[in-house]
Formats: sequence, C-alpha cells, structure tokens
Amino acid sequence: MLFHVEMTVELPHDLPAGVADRLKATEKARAEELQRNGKWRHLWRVAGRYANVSIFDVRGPGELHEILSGLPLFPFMKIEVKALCRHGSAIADDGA
Ligand SMILES: O=C(O)C[C@H]1C=CC(=O)O1
Repeated sequence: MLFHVEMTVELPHDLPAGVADRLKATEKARAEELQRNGKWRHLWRVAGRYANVSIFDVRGPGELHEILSGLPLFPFMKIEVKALCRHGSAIADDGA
C-alpha cells in the first residue's frame, strides 16, 4: 500500500546542538536504509520549511506506524498520513 506522509520537524529551541546533530545523523541513516529497501519510495523537502513530503510503500497502516514511530526524530515531528490508491486515469504502473 502507498501512503502520502507529511512530516514537520519541530525541535525544541533549548535542545543542545550536539543532541540535535546526533538525532539528525541517525535519522538520515535510517531514512537512507528505508529508501534502499524500498519502503520509503520518495522523499521531498517542502521548500522553505523543515518538513518533507514522502511516499511510503508498506504492507499497511500497521507497518507504516511501526516505521514512523521508530524514526529518531519521531518525538519531534507532526505527521499527517493519507492512504493512496490508484487513480483510474493514471498511466503509470507504479505499484499503487
Ligand atoms: O529532514 C526531514 O525532513 C526529517 C527527516 C526525514 C528524513 C531525514 O533525514 O530527516
């Protein structure tokens, strides 16, 4: 199943820079791993915001929740999820 996910990161202003840097580095490593294994299909920066729009390809909402709640930055994210299904006029066969 494909899901559209928008993640907005809100790090506390008093979070020490070293802690924030470590969180971002572990988040990056996990995001790259999930992209390599095909679960995180697209990752786009929302211009001008510390936010991304992503497409996940997972078995269902349970797996998506497991992945999202395991992200290192999860405690500092606002997340909106939309389930996607194939559009009747779409010509691309991209697994939806
Ligand atoms: O930067 C972000 O949008 C938050 C998060 C998503 C991937 C990553 O490396 O960090």
